[in-house]
Amino acid sequence: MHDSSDFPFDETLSVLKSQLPANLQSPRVGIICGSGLSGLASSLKDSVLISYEKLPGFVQSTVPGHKSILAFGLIGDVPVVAMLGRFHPYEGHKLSSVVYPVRVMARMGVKYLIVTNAAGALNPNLAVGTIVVIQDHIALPNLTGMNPLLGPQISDTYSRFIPLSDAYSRHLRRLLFLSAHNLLLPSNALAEGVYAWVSGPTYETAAEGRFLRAAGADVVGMSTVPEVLTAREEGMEVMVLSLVTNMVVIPDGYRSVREEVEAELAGKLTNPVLDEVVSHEEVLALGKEKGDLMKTLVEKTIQLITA
Ligand SMILES: O=P(O)(O)O[C@@H]1C[C@H](O)[C@@H](CO)O1
Ligand code: HPA
Repeated sequence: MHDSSDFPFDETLSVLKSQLPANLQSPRVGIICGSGLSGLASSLKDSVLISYEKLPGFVQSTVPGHKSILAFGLIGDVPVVAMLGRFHPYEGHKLSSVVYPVRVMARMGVKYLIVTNAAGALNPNLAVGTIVVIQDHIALPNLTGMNPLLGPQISDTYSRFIPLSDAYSRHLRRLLFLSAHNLLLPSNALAEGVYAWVSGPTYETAAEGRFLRAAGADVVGMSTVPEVLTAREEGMEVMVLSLVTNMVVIPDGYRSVREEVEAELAGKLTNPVLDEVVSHEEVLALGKEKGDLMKTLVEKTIQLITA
């Protein structure tokens, strides 16, 4: 649970003010780059990069594929701020630290937050490489008491109870699909779905994958929901894009090891079991492959927001 010392807003904002030119001091759009997706901010115009080390209240990202840099710049004429590297609770960071950058963005004037992540597909109809536009989430950690909004409210202007039925902005999702149409993307490049948040750092067992699928989730990942809840408390409109980097292995049943051994002892041949395992390297490789597409979509959508 947080207390006010977790949020040194005045100090952070004063460092940012001292480093940024006037045209970048009030970004309208915030972007959070998921694993391997920091290239999203590679074509910002007039960019200014500030290392998290210099920012009071910011921790460091320790995960490969996440830098620890806040990037400011223009997309078209729109001033944006992008987190090149996010924080996850599994790194040992407090939830208040995980969401602190979102609170700073809000205090700089950000109205729209675009959150990206790498995720495993639970829905067998989703192919690796698909970008899933998130329409809802299932957050087992929230339901069991791991929620970044637990604790004293940090502003009198916030509602104590935040509805989440409208957490994922229909307006932004419409702009995203319009951008995809304008870019002539094939319809299977994008899908819509539900994100399941798990704490990680372990990937799911097959049984956990089946459980989350049965509960209605299409993809699963280890981030994003804390930032979304905070952005909603701060009054931002939010869109989330998940890049499917791997299929979560959820076979319907297990092949019995006992039967396999008994068959072998009886001299019968059995087919070898092919154990598929996911790795973070695979996740990062997909980010590299699809990062440009994600970047183009995000850029086009941002230009439509303020058109
Ligand atoms: O920060 P994101 O959600 O993009 O990173 C995903 C989830 C884990 O941090 C990591 C697992 O490979 O990638
Ligand atoms: N599970 C959880 N998080 C992930 C996965 C996954 O399969 N892939 C990328 N992030």
